[in-house]
Amino acid sequence: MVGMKRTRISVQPITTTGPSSLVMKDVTYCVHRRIGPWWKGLCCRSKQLKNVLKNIDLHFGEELTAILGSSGAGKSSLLDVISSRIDGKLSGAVVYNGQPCTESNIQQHIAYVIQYDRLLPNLTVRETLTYAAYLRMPGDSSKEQVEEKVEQIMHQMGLFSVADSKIGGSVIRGISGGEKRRVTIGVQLLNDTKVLLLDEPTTGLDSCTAKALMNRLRTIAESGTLVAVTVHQPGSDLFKLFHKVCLLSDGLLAFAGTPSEMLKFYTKEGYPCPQFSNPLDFYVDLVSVDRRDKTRQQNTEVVLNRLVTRFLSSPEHASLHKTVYEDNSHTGRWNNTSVSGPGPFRIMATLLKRMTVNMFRDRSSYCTRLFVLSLFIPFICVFLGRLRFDQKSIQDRVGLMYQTLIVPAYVGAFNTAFLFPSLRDVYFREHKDGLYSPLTFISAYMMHAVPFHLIASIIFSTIIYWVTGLKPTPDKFFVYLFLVFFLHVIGEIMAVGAMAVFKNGQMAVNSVTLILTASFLFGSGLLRSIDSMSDPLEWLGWLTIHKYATEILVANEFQGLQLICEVADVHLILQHLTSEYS
Ligand SMILES: Nc1ncnc2c1ncn2[C@@H]1O[C@H](COP(=O)(O)OP(=O)(O)OP(=O)(O)O)[C@@H](O)[C@H]1O
Repeated sequence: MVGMKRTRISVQPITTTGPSSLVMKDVTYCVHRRIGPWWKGLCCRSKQLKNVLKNIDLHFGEELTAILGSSGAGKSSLLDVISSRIDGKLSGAVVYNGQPCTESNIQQHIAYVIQYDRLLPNLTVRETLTYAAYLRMPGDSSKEQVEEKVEQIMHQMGLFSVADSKIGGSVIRGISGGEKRRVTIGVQLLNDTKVLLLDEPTTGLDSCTAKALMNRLRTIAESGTLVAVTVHQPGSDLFKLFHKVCLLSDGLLAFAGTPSEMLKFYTKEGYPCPQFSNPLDFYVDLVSVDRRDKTRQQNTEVVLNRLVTRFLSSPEHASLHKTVYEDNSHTGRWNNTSVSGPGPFRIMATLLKRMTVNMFRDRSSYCTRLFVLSLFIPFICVFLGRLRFDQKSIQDRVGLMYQTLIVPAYVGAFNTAFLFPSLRDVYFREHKDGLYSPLTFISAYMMHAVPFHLIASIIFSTIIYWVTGLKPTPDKFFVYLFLVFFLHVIGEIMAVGAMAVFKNGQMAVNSVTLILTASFLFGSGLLRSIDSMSDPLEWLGWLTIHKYATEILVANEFQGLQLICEVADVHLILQHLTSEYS
């Protein structure tokens, strides 16, 4: 299960008898952590093994289960293990309806709502759900079926009043935080999930909105779905909403059962919840390890270990153990009917349409794509004016080539830094859900951007070429236009690649700027003669795009160019040569 590459092509439904259940049997999850300052590098930093989850037995039924614990207790890791999004070592088993969890049944039955809402800011709620439905529902779903499903989800999540409002983001004002959370959950419910995992769904919500959201989740659970939520700081009014609670601390299971069983258990152990205290908060605090100093850590660890041992010998644990290891109520088997996910054409068309609509909704986005390159036109034209045909105009022509080789590529990269991150965030979520591959995403992204590159390149090339007066033949103009377009696209592709490597957009743009500058310096030969460079730099030049782009540009303009050299110019050249070689 570790480090699996997941792309949904087709899934097999499971046939079961009785209500669904998911059990974790003796699950231990370890990760390696690098200790020490980052500058020591990967090889010199010591590796530390951390047991994130330790021998966890748990049972989830068709109910609302809260996974509670302080920060670092292992709550998110527990959901990661269930949904197979782990990068450490796992032992034990996760079993769904009597069958071990595999890639296909995880994707078919388990939906994971991550902590952050990664939605496209310019789409409406209805559009967000519709595009998600096309990516998630079976490939043969008709338009009517998709629309019906979207209506059903909006009804279920109470989103009708904002159906045609924009999602919004940091710049555009959109729907509220609670509504965004509901859209994110709605997206995950589109493929009739049987297991819904939510990581901190109430983070950032006020207590009233958090309670309303939990109420909805409880209703979903009661309609036959396993719902597990991690909660960091549960409000007291949530206590009655949870069917079950699991208390985690330091990777250990400190309690699992109903909320009233939890009160009873800890009261019996000598920790009754004080009057007017929130029991969930109180018990999360009780089992937390306080790491502020060594003494506090030791004292709190003693309390935790004692309570864990007591829980292991309690009737509550005996009942849990029985459910986990003796639950034979399911005879789930994979049947032979396979439900196909959407085909590659449908996925590509949906991604392309979604990106294009998202861009057209935001004037600054498409203006950036269309006109930023054009902003350089007046500078270049005013600076160079009309090119002459004398000796000195060679330098002007070289200057224009410099601008042509540098500007489109840089603008392509900067556009990406501005427009790509929100799309990338959505991609990260959907790729983890196994909806499509990186190649599909990048192809759709480039396909939606290329027409804009072409228009921007045509505007730039046409004005620059004919105003400055480069060689006035159509074939030469088209070569120039092609180069501008090519470099503009290359800048964007490089920035997309850098953003795949560096999560930080600034870092990505900096690295592309550096690479493009190096490519121009070593490859073009416009700022330093290639013959005067050392061999390694010259070889490096062969690897750059700018070497070939410059050669094409130089040949395009200078081949057969007639310049009129005045006598004074010839004198100057002779003078220069005489002083150089005397
Ligand atoms: N892949 C990983 N690499 C390194 N450490 C990890 C990894 N996954 C989890 N951990 C560590 O395991 C511990 C539990 O992490 P986890 O995210 O599950 O905690 P949490 O209870 O969800 O905390 P929070 O409420 O703050 O999100 C943390 O100390 C975390 O640093």
